[in-house]
Amino acid sequence: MTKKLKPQSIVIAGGGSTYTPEIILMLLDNTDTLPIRKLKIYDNNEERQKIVADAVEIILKEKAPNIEYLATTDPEEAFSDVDFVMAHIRVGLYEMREQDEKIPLKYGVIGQETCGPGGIAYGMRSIGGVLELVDYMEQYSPDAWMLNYSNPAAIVAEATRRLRPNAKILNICDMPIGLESRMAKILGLNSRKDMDVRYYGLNHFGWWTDVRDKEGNDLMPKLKEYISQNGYSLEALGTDPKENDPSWMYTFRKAKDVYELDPNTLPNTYLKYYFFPDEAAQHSNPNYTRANEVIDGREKRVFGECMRITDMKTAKDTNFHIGDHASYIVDLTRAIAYNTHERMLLIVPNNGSIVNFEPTAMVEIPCIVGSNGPEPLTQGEIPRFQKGLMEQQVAVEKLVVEAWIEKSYQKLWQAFAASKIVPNAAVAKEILDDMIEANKEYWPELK
Ligand SMILES: NC(=O)c1ccc[n+]([C@@H]2O[C@H](COP(=O)([O-])OP(=O)(O)OC[C@H]3O[C@@H](n4cnc5c(N)ncnc54)[C@H](O)[C@@H]3O)[C@@H](O)[C@H]2O)c1
Ligand SMILES: O=P(O)(O)OC[C@H]1O[C@H](O[C@H]2[C@H](O)[C@@H](O)[C@@H](O)O[C@@H]2CO)[C@H](O)[C@@H](O)[C@@H]1O
Ligand SMILES: [Mn+2]
Repeated sequence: MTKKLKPQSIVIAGGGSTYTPEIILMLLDNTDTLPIRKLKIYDNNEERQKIVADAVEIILKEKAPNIEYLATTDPEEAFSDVDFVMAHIRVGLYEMREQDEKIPLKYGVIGQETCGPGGIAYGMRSIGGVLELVDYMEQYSPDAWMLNYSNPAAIVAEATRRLRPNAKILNICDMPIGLESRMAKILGLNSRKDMDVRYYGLNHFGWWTDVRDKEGNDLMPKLKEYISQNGYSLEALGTDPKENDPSWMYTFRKAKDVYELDPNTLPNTYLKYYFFPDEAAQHSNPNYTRANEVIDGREKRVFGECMRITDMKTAKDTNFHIGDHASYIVDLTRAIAYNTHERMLLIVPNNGSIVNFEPTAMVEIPCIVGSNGPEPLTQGEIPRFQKGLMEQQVAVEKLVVEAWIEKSYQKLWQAFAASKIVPNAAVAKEILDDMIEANKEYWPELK
């Protein structure tokens, strides 16, 4: 007889996120393997969350009336009696993302959400916000787990390792699984879950070293042949989803050039910002960056659909897109709740998994996940090329966290100057000074 699964209570922190509806729909599609007793959404911006909350209420009434539902801005209500906190907050909203992207561009430097100066600025805002969520969870539901998508994941992960070392938090990213889905399509497989991978790196800064099917057959040669011609673009197969914005299509294609640097591995797309920073900056419009594209695209689409559901008082014909981003966090929840021992990529302390790399670095590697958390899988020694790049980048991430803790201008300047994306220390200082001004409301005051 199959064992009855214990129903879970889940709070989504950052309830007003554009990703909340798809995660909820994915949860509702999976209640046979992940039953839910309570679902809450929490945000510190009541007005923004309400747009999503009203639609979610209708979705739940129609699809799962037995699940208790609450949308709140009160931390005690939100974090009490929960088994999982799914976090995806954006401290400073798109308004500040715009600054992260536009300030560096004034100096001819790429402005990006998680890479280079933009990522550092966002990190300095996110650390406090995520720590606050961890503290609420530990105060009101000390046995719960936090599964955290909030970016920049590398800096947030380092901050939680340093400042909340015993917290039950797992930091995750959808980029490798998004790319693995593309690999599956290139290979003609039904799903990324038909593959086993080896991968190592930092978040948004990693490489696949092995991709196999479930029989153990090596799939790397076919992938390499395709990626050397097309990057991760699926245009050649005619299967690239229409909803992809042009900037993402460019990024997927650009992986072809990143791949050429090390044809032994398959690269993460965001390495393009480190290897081709000038091209990326030249390709940007300083008056209309990715933040503007998201405001005019994803945010309009998701919030428009929420408002339509609320107006129509039904979600029966909803067209929300649900995909890898939602499936990954749901799989991770299930793995912890029911000890499934699924193999998943997570951002965890290295502790020797990459043998010749800093043990305290937060690295992204495959782990076996069960109810006592992740068991990282050893990736062995890495080559000099990747090791050198990762050492420089991990220094940046650690310096940002040290700067936040010590309120140190000097260390933050070092972080900007050490970033491979920033051309020199003088430009680093100019960008930093502008960033301090723009982030007054969010950063600690630096000495
Ligand atoms: N790790 C990944 O691979 C991955 C993938 C996609 C998105 N993300 C991240 O997910 C987050 C959400 O993205 P989005 O584009 O939907 O953003 P969004 O701005 O639409 O939503 C973020 C929500 O967080 C709320 N918020 C901000 N600070 C908060 C705080 N201190 N407490 C509670 N709520 C707070 C905001 O009010 C907003 O409603 C971002 O951090 C984004 O970078 C990560
Ligand atoms: O510019 P945004 O807000 O659309 O995306 C930034 C996020 O990009 C990554 O997610 C990608 C994913 O890698 C890609 O395969 C495709 O599915 O789109 C996603 C974004 O919509 C990344 O992992 C996140 O950390 C970024 O926040
Ligand atoms: Mn990511």
